[in-house]
Amino acid sequence: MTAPFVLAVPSKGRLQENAEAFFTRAGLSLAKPRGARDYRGTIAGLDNVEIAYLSASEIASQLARGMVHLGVTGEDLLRESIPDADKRVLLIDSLGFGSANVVVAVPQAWIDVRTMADLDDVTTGFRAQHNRRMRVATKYINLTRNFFAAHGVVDYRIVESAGATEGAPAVGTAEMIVDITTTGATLAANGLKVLDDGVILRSQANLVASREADWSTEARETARVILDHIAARARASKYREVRTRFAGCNEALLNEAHNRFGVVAPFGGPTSSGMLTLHCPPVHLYALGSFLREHGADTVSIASLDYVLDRENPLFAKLEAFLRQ
Ligand SMILES: Nc1ncnc2c1ncn2[C@@H]1O[C@H](COP(=O)(O)OP(=O)(O)OP(=O)(O)O)[C@@H](O)[C@H]1O
Ligand SMILES: O=P(O)(O)OC[C@H]1O[C@H](OP(=O)(O)OP(=O)(O)O)[C@H](O)[C@@H]1O
Ligand SMILES: [Mg+2]
Repeated sequence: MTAPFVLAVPSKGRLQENAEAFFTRAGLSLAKPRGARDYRGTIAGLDNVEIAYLSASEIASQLARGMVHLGVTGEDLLRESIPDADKRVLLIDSLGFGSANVVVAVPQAWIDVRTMADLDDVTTGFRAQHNRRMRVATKYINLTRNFFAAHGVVDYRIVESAGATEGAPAVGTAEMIVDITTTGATLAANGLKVLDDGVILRSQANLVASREADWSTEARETARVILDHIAARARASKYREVRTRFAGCNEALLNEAHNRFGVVAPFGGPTSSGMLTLHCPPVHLYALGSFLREHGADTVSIASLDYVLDRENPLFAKLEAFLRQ
C-alpha cells in the first residue's frame, strides 16, 4: 500500500469551525470514523487521504518538517515558526477567515509614543536612564526581532510569553507587547494601543503546502483532486450565473459587459436560438440586468453557482511551480 496523503486540519481553537466549513463548501466532506475525539479522519471518496487533526501551531511545524502534505493554518504561525518560510512552504491561497494582525502595542499612557521611531527614542532613553533594556512580552519572538531590527530599534529585550500577553505591562513583567489582535478589545481592556506603523503582519488562515513532504506521483495526483474541488468552489463563489435570450447580442455588447461589469462568457457568445450564459461578479448583477434589458432582453435570470470546473486549475499550477523550483 502506498503511504497516505496527509491533510492537516485545525482540531481546536478559532480556525477549527471555519476550516471544516471551508472543506465542506468545496465538496470535501471530512469524517471522523472513530468519533469526535479521534485525531485522524478521512475524506469521503478519497481513500488514500488521511486527515490529521492538530492545533494550528502544530500544523505550521508539521508543514515545515514535511510530515503533512497540505494544511490549514494562520500565516502568523508560519512566519514565526519557519525560518525562510517562502522556501519551505507554499501559501497556496488565503481563505478569508482567521484574520488577525500581529502588532506592537504600548501603554496608552505613553502619549508621546505613536510610531516605531518614537519607540526607538524611548527605548534608548530608557536604557540610558535605568541601565537596563525595555522588555517586550511576546510569543512572536522571530517576527518581533525582524520587525524591530528593520526599524532600527535595538535597546530592548524579549520576555517570552505563553499567554495573557496583554496583561504583562500592567503586572510589571514587561513594558510593551507584540501580540495578535482582531477586534482590539483585549488591548483596550488592558490600556494598550497599537503604534501607527506597528502592524507587523496582517494574517489570515491559509491553505499551505509543504515542500519536504513525500510528493510522489500519487501524492501529486491527490493534491490535484483536492485543489480542483477548492478551485471549483472558489471560482463559483466569485460569480453568479446570468442567463437571458435576446436578438442582437453581439461581440461588441459582450465586450462592453466585460469592461463595465467584469462579466465573463464561459461558453462563448449566444447559441443559435439566442440563449446567453454569463458569469458576473455579485456587485454588478443589477447593473448588468439593466444593461441587458436596455439592449432587448425581456427576462434575465440570476442563479448562484456551486462549482465551476475549469480546465485550468490555478491552485494546482501554483503548487507544481513551487515543487519544481
Ligand atoms: N483574535 C485572534 N487571536 C488569536 N488568534 C487568532 C485571532 N484571530 C485569528 N487567529 C488565528 O488563529 C490562530 C490560532 O489561534 P488559536 O488561539 O485558536 O489556536 P490554539 O488552538 O489556541 O493554538 P495553540 O494552542 O497552539 O495556541 C492564530 O495563530 C491566528 O492565526
Ligand atoms: O483583539 P481581540 O479580538 O481582543 O483578540 C485578541 C486576543 O485573542 C487571542 O487570545 P485567545 O482567545 O486565542 O486565547 P489564547 O491566548 O489562550 O490562545 C489573542 O492572544 C489575544 O489575546
Ligand atoms: Mg491560542
